[in-house]
Amino acid sequence: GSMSPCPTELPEPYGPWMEIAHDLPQLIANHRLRSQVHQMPQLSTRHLRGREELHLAHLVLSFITMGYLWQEGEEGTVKVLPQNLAVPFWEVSQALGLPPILSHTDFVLANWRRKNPNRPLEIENLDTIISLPGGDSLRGFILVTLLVEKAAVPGIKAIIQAIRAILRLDEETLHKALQELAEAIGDMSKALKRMHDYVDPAVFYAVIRIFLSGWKDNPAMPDGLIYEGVSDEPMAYSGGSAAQSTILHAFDELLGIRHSEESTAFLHRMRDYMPPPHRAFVEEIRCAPSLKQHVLSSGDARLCTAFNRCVSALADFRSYHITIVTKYITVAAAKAKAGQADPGDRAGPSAVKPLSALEAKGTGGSHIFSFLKSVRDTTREGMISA
Ligand code: HEM
Repeated sequence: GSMSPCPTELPEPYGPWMEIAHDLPQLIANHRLRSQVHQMPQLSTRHLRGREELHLAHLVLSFITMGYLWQEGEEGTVKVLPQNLAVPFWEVSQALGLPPILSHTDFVLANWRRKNPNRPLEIENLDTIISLPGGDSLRGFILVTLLVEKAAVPGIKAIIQAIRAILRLDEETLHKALQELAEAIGDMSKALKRMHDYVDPAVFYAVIRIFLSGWKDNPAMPDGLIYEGVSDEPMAYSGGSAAQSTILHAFDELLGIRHSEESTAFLHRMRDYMPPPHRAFVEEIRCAPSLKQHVLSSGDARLCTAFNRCVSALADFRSYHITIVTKYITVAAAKAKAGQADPGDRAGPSAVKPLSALEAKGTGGSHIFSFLKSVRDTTREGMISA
């Protein structure tokens, strides 16, 4: 159920949260979000029922938190998240087994609705539930990522089919499952291409990116964040990223891809930002009998070809992702420096300046590309040689 439609409003007692959450871009642009949060009553989380309402509450509180922290840009951060926000956010996070920060689950998986419930899951019929500055580009970034997840769904089903087929020594079903997996990964690359149509690189770089930043290894918040009323010690959490999506973790485990020690350390840390059932799913695939061993020892050329098609499609997806990251971060950064980009025109009023400190150490740095390329290359090395 990683993509089930969820309620889009919380029960009545949470009106004060919803009112702020629905007005975030405006409140941030006017520099009024922090004062609004300070006036918010401290609400108990006991009226939240079931995982769906908890996920919606996590989504709402995580967006308010990111807006609160980054309202004044990277140079105007705060050290303390006020109690009336920190305590309920902490409680909801504990209940869900999620970290108290915006994650991929909040940003994408729990943050969509159909405009017309009778019409299909296509981008024209989709909208976000909660927003941040960045206007149409922000909406496009979230919804295109959702479409990549949607394209992956037949691949996730194929994983389950494949593991069952291995256990039953059913080579016919296994072959079919691998073909479906390769096709799903190809469809994910096609979905990823739509980023170009819906997301302006200048807006992504100068406006959207900062609101996804976390407070771990971030020079803009070197000490982390104190969750007032929870602990006197600051805590450090990474920001939101599709590296936290279950999809590629699941594919890597099924296909037996082995990344470098350093890349694996980062990717495994990202699993702590998944909902526990997703984390458990990845772990189950890891513990299942090895697909690669099975294909190798079967000596079946058709299975080998189908297996390699999956690995190759996954490496291609990662290559295309690097192209996207280059456009949306490296090229956008160069243009911003050269003063060619004017995101203000496209995104509406924005409080946020380009990210100098984060650029040096965070998501803009060259180590990002050595990481992404290493992960892509170790993927391709997972092919079975003839
Ligand atoms: C404008 C669009 C995008 C940008 C700028 C972008 C940027 C990045 C960056 C900088 C990283 C490095 C790790 C980190 O900082 O967290 C990363 C990792 C990753 N991204 Fe994206 N990303 C984009 C879209 C997507 C989409 C739509 C997906 C698929 C759902 C995706 C999947 C991943 C994955 C799986 C990783 C981990 C590395 C890997 O397994 O290959 N990204 N991305």
